Amino acid sequence: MAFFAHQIRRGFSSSAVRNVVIKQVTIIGGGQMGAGIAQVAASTGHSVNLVDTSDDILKKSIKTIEGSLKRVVKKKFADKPEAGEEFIQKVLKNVSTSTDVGSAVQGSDLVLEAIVENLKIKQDLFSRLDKLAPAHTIFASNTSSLPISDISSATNRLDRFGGLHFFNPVPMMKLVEVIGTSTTSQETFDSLLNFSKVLGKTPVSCKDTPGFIVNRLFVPYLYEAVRLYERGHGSKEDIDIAMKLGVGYPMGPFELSDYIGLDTIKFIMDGWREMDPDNTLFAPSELMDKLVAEGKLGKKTGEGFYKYK
Ligand SMILES: CCCCCCCCCCCCC[C@H](O)CC(=O)SCCNC(=O)CCNC(=O)[C@H](O)C(C)(C)COP(=O)(O)OP(=O)(O)OC[C@H]1O[C@@H](n2cnc3c(N)ncnc32)[C@H](O)[C@@H]1OP(=O)(O)O
Ligand SMILES: NC(=O)c1ccc[n+]([C@@H]2O[C@H](COP(=O)([O-])OP(=O)(O)OC[C@H]3O[C@@H](n4cnc5c(N)ncnc54)[C@H](O)[C@@H]3O)[C@@H](O)[C@H]2O)c1
Repeated sequence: MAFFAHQIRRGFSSSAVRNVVIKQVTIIGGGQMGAGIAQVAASTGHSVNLVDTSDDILKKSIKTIEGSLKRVVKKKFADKPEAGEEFIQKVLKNVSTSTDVGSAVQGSDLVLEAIVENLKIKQDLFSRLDKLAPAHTIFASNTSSLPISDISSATNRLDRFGGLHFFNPVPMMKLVEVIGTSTTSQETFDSLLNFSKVLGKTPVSCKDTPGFIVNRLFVPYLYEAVRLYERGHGSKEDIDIAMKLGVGYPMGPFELSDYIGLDTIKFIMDGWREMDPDNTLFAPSELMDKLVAEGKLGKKTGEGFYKYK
């Protein structure tokens, strides 16, 4: 009986009876996260299709992957530079790029979305993909803040839809949050857990609740840092130093916000405020709005809270 209840909870359906072993992956969005996930998936022997809106963006994604792989092999193949170069070429061969989602998803066991943090845009994408992808294909979103069930509701494969939340920078960060909704089948959930392990990551199981585990705890901290600065209670430099030296965090909150991308942070804040308008924690920050309006999105555009190069 307990087993049966479990299957009902996970929305067990006849179309999802088998466990999908994920070999071929399509990643939609070749930005910071998509490129990082593509790198790790290709490095662990998966065949990866990376999709974005233009060839220029995709060229940049491949350059990012190449640069990051060079950093990896410098360590991993310190005494064998030739083997390191061979590894890079082998990994790059596992990645193909496309601007056409329809052809990219053919043959894919997993479609993982890492595009802009906007519910409507994600829903539109998945609704289109649902008609194009093979029946067995699992869909997953790397969203930082949106409910997975709101995204999956745009499709007819609720049992084959979950969340895979990676951390930035993906090649370095060991955690993946695996999110199951009330309709994610146990088979899908297990396939996603297993995939995370094959990537060399440590997965944790999460409910589809706001912020999952990490961001539920992390967002209030980042918010409070910006407010402290806006009140003039500390310079951003001092706040960053304090959190690095006082608590041992590798980056202070302003360095980290620039690293994540201020547009992504603003998308998250705006979305949470819409869901919970009276919560003062989600009140807008003038400074953040100004920086984003000026295109100062952080490290990726050369300026955010700080200037880069
Ligand atoms: C008003 C309110 C405003 C605020 C609102 C807040 C809203 C909340 C927003 C939430 C955002 C969503 C977040 C998201 O969902 C979840 C996240 O991803 S959170 C981010 C998590 N990441 C971190 O916390 C990163 C912390 N930093 C680090 O761990 C390290 O600094 C670093 C990035 C690993 C870099 O290390 P450093 O020592 O600082 O610098 P080095 O450059 O020397 O690197 C060390 C070592 O790592 C190798 N390396 C670094 N990056 C890469 C890479 N991309 N690829 C390959 N290798 C890399 C580098 O080569 C070094 O190797 P070594 O030389 O030591 O051998
Ligand atoms: N930045 C972080 O630290 C971080 C960490 C974990 C999760 N996330 C989440 O990952 C997702 C991506 O974030 P990012 O930082 O990589 O963003 P990013 O801005 O670096 O990249 C997004 C990419 O998606 C592309 N894109 C947008 N719409 C598209 C579409 N319809 N089809 C194909 N490509 C499209 C853009 O051209 C861009 O290259 C977001 O949901 C974000 O919340 C971000």
